[in-house]
Amino acid sequence: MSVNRIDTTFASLRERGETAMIPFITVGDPSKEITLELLLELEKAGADLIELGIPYSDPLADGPVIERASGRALKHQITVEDGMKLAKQARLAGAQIPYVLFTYFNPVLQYGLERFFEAMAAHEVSGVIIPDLPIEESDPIRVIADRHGIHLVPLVAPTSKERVAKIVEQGRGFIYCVSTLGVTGMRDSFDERVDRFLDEVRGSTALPIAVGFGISKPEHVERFRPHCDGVIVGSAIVRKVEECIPLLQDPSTAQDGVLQISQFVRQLKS
Ligand SMILES: O=P(O)(O)OC[C@@H](O)[C@@H](O)c1c[nH]c2ccccc12
Repeated sequence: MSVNRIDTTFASLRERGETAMIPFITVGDPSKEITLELLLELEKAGADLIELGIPYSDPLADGPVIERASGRALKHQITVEDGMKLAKQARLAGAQIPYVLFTYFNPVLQYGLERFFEAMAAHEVSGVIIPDLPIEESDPIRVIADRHGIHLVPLVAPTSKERVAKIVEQGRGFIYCVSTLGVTGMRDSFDERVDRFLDEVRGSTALPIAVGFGISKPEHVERFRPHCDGVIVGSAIVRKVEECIPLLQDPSTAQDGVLQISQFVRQLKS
């Protein structure tokens, strides 16, 4: 089986002493065409890995910004398969960075477990994050994912406590550390308890760790850099997309909109 792009990406970042910039975008927000453009432009702007969020009508932890994006995307009835197809299209257009699909468990189950991971491999999507899949129930899914060379990336939160060791031990690709409790979205500040949590997780695994939830500015990235191998930025980017919708919806200005969003990612990366 070929090597997974997530592993090679983090390995070369580590060699260069860089922190991974991981944008999250909602597939189909505001259209599939724009998602494809964003995949290509965010990579040029310095994204090291992209999380492709599949819109879902009944999400657990999504804050208002991501919820509105899901609402816009669901008008196009976006499915897990659409996410994979866009990833493949970007790949055929020259994209090199890994993609991680972000989806709740039900759409995966509906699609069929074996069929899902087979399709993920065929579309060259490197990993999946399933926030409502508890570690205690994840073994059978991980067995299938492993067989297809797909990483099932786990989430850990400051409340995971004694479960952290078990979660980390079963981790693949990287560990997604949730910075603070509550829903996704922009936060102004973080207290140093987050750092202790990150250092603990980092000390317990050889896998890279990435931190997400509330990161929205270059200062935040700078702040977390010593404590992690990657930062995930969702709501702040999705909000930029939202602000740019008037531009994105007019074919004569769509490219300007895409560039504004990628410019924001460039600032976060540098
Ligand atoms: O939006 P934020 O605060 O930048 O956080 C990333 C987050 O949006 C993304 O990873 C995500 C979207 N929906 C989720 C549900 C659970 C955990 C994580 C997520």
